[in-house]
Amino acid sequence: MTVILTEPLTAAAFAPFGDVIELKGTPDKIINQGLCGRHHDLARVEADAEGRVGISLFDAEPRALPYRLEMMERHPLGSQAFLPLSPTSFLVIVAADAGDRPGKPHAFLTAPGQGINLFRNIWHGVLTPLSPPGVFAVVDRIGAGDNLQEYWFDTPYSIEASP
Ligand SMILES: NC(=O)N[C@@H](O)C(=O)O
Ligand code: NI
Repeated sequence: MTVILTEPLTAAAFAPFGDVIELKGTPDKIINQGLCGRHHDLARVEADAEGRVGISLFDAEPRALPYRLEMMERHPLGSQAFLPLSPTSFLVIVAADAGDRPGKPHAFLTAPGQGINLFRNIWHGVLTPLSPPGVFAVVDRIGAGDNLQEYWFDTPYSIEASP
């Protein structure tokens, strides 16, 4: 198996694939009589005209490193955001398109509290928590039609922690 080493999630490194959702140093606006900071418009949420955007909860089983990556998927009709409901780190695997299949994957480790938004039609691994509880709010496209394309690798990758 080809080994992919994890790397820390940063907005710059993730920019081709999506948005990193996290508190900024300074809020965009102070609201609620000065008792709340609004960190505004952190992600580009997309859906086709026939769909709509909805919020779901995912309760996912934690995985462990080294992680066997057998499949990646993408959603041609909309974006998909994952917001952890607990301050845990999770694994975010993404890849550029290489002709209707994923190119070489990147494996990002989030910092506790970071969330992500995958742009529409970006190849990614499924939600992969690394510790319990694996409960996430998910903001993605709801509607009829086929919004899931999977690609199963002939030879899995092994996602491993950087030394
Ligand atoms: N299938 C589904 O709803 N979840 C995946 O899209 C995922 O990225 O986890
Ligand atoms: Ni997905």
